[in-house]
Amino acid sequence: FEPITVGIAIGAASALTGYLSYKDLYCRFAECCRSERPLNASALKQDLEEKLFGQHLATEVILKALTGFKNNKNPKKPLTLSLHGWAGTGKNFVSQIVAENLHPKGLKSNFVHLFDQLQRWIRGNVSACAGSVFIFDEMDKLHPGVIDAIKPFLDYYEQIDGVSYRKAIFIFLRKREDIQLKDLEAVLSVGVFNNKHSGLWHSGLIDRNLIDYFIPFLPLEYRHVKMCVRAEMKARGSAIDEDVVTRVAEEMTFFPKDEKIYSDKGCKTVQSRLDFY
Ligand SMILES: Nc1ncnc2c1ncn2[C@@H]1O[C@H](COP(=O)(O)OP(=O)(O)OP(=O)(O)O)[C@@H](O)[C@H]1O
Repeated sequence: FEPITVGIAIGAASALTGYLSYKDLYCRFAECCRSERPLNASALKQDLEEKLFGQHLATEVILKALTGFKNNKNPKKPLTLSLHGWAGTGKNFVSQIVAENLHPKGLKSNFVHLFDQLQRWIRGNVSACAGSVFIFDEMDKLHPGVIDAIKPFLDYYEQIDGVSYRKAIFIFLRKREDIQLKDLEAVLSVGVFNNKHSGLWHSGLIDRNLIDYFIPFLPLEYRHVKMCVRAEMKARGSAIDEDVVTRVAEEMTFFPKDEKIYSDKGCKTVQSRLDFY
């Protein structure tokens, strides 16, 4: 909508209704920043319960954290959530659900920002020169979101979207002591956030209570993978074929090697696998 069109529409509508404020009407046509808009907690609850599988802990903590935060008219600090857990277990997915419940346009909203510039910048540099060296100063002051954003580049991946990061060098500088391999390991693994030897603890982020909630994402089981396949079929408008559901789920790899309980990649490759059926 152009401002003039919106203006005319609002003028006409105001004349008709008489009692709606200019802002109320304007916001029906254009996206408004309405930080004070109350959160519809039951809608969020329903969304999480219906769409997010196998993550009862995350559902509970996220619901509590968000309702508490939005009910506080005068918060002393921003809300910081640290989501951690295996690949494909719903961390990005839940961020989207949260975003949509705060700003209806979700990731497309002007008020939701996906922090991916740093990733793009690293990708650009490594594409130009595989042996690029990146030096991160003052690691101790970095928000874990930044660590999270670069984490995939430090992992054992052959390629990410066609770019190999294996020849790049990442150097992390910290004020007090040199970062050790075990610190990095701690950042990359799960459930170590309350461990005083972890990198995040040493970075002062936990010590200074900058992270409000550490939200663990549990590995997904075979039955959760099946739920993801069904949800994806439904989203594509196809009928649920239990035969295909089982076949897709059985194509996934599970750990531990003998017991085969948890899916290695959560639900991550379900969508692409489903393309073959
Ligand atoms: N717990 C879940 N419940 C429902 N769907 C899920 C769940 N986990 C993953 N999915 C599905 O798999 C897709 C990929 O998951 P998502 O990107 O959220 O994983 P992630 O935890 O952010 O992984 P990574 O750490 O590798 O980025 C989601 O878009 C969603 O469709």
